[in-house]
Amino acid sequence: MDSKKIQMPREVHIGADVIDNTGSICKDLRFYGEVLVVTGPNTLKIGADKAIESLENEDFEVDLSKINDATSKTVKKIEDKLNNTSLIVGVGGGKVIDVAKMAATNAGIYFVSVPTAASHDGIASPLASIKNNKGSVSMTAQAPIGVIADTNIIRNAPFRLLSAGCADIVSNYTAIKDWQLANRLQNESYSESAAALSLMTAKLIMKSSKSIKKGLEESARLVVKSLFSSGMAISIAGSSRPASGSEHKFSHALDKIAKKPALHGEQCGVGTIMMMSLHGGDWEVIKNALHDMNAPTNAYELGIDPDDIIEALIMAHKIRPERYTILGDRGLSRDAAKKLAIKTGVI
Ligand SMILES: NC(=O)C1=CN([C@@H]2O[C@H](COP(=O)(O)OP(=O)(O)OC[C@H]3O[C@@H](n4cnc5c(N)ncnc54)[C@H](O)[C@@H]3O)[C@@H](O)[C@H]2O)C=CC1
Ligand SMILES: O=C(CO)COP(=O)(O)O
Ligand SMILES: [Zn+2]
Repeated sequence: MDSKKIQMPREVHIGADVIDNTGSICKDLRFYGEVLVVTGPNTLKIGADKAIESLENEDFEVDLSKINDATSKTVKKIEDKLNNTSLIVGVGGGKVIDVAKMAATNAGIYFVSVPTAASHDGIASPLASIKNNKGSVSMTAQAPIGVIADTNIIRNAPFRLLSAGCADIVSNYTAIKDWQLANRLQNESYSESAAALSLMTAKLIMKSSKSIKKGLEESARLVVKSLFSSGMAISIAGSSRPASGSEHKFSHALDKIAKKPALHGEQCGVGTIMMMSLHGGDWEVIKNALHDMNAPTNAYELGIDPDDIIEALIMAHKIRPERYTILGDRGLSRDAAKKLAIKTGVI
């Protein structure tokens, strides 16, 4: 059996106001000297300012970069800023975390993940979804050496972000079904442990769908821990297989087609409803749980044109074609796509 590398963060700090300990946490991780903080325009005041103050209080020399997208060009811009930098700290949503993660990986230095929203399961994963001319599926990167998840910041983020994170975890159901199908039909290697962790995480969120509420510390904590576990399943599998199947292909296709895509997790949630139906599973359970979490369940709630839903369903199998899913090699015909979207109430 060939050897396998499973990369996990060394420290994970979850709690109210932990962002104020960013400096001491980085010091305890044996870092010193120059640190680059990467954030977005919205998250500078929400979290990066506090992280910078904490780092400076521990005598770190801090530089700051604000980014607006997660393209390979932006990653390169961050890399070009690094000289004696020993550490990158990413403070923001999924795009910020991915750019900081990828830039640190390319530069061969460490990265600390400081999510300001529980909106995706890339918080602790060893992957980064960087947009290039081929699209924006995840690429291998380095898992963060540390994660600092401030539940005060996360619980006060727009609830839409928290429910998007829940939907991204619910998508594990069809991701695992696709993985099992690929294992049966193509003998693709399959990790029982990664799949069990991924499914356990999704079941936990489904079970709590009615109790996850805006502003609640315990809701923020539950979703952060679930996103972390989903990222660990990705680490154990060595790919996003446990968390990304046909429903993610649909979401990535929507990112290419829609004039104004919805949040990643929201699109994946709606994709899960339809792909669960294709798998012959109980798609209504998925739909009702997403509804309970205030996550979108149809095109209207996504703010996406119904025609774009159909086009994305028809295109989906072409996204990462080497990853076999229920969509098969030929994907859905236009009629089948329409029938599926109408049957599940997505259009
Ligand atoms: N690397 C990985 O394993 C994974 C990566 N992803 C990637 O993550 C991205 C999706 O992440 P999202 O966070 O949904 O999108 P995003 O990074 O675009 O953030 C969404 C919006 O929320 C704002 N925001 C963040 N925290 C906030 C707060 N506390 N208060 C107010 N606004 C706040 C951001 O400024 C942004 O405007 C996609 O690019 C997706 O491909 C998703 C899953 C896994
Ligand atoms: O979004 C992800 C897991 O939730 C990563 O998936 P991709 O590998 O399809 O980008
Ligand atoms: Zn995802």
